[in-house]
Amino acid sequence: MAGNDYRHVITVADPAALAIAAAERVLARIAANGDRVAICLTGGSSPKQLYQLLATDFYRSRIPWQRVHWFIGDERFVPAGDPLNNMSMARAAFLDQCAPASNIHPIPTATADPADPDRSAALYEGELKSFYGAEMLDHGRPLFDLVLMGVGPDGHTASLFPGYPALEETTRWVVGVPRANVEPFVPRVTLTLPTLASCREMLFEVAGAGKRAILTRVLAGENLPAGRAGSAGETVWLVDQAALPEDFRGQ
Ligand SMILES: O=C1O[C@H](COP(=O)(O)O)[C@@H](O)[C@H](O)[C@H]1O
Repeated sequence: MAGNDYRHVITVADPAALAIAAAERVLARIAANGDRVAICLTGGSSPKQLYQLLATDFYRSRIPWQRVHWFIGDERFVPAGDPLNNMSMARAAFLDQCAPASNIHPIPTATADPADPDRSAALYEGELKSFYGAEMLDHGRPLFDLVLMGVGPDGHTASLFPGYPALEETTRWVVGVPRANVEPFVPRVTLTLPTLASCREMLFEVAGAGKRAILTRVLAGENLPAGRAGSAGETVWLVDQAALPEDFRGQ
């Protein structure tokens, strides 16, 4: 298949177990880097349980919040605070209770021209480059320790939609995306495949029977954005029983 490795599909019982497994991987990635840690979050419904878990005393007390920085892999082009805003969901679920404000790195959507996701993309690219300390990504020194990802019903991941030019971008780190053709039908800003790949681990979370059809296609190697996304390091698919394709049952 294009970007991912079948052998890294990890099966768990249900969404609760998936959130615990993901939280343990977050902790492991933080522990593996004794210095400044960069985690790229995802939006949508899939990571919400994980985010809420990270705010519980059990996990909250195990995270060295001062040295962990939180980014977002894509944003719906709506103002901060809008229920559709990805980073606002993560903030409400755990970041605002746990992380120093200066360690939270949202994609700015309230720019001078609110109808211009390209401007937001350029600003966020500048912020990523400043955090990374270089204009060029170096494979030996990943931008992120961990990138969280989800899969949409059409096989999109982050805001990389099938057939959209953003999917083919190889130079820019972040790009604006015109109105999405799946819900919510708003423009987006997204990190590009090479930027997302610059990580020690990319972790997909996929749960529920509603995801089984698209996951079957992605893991069968169909040319879909989620199948093209992968880490320069490790790529892991955390999948619950309901979402697990037939071919993977009993393995
Ligand atoms: O719109 C988006 O959708 C994908 C998948 O979301 P989910 O609700 O099916 O988990 C998400 O990964 C992305 O961040 C978001 O902007």
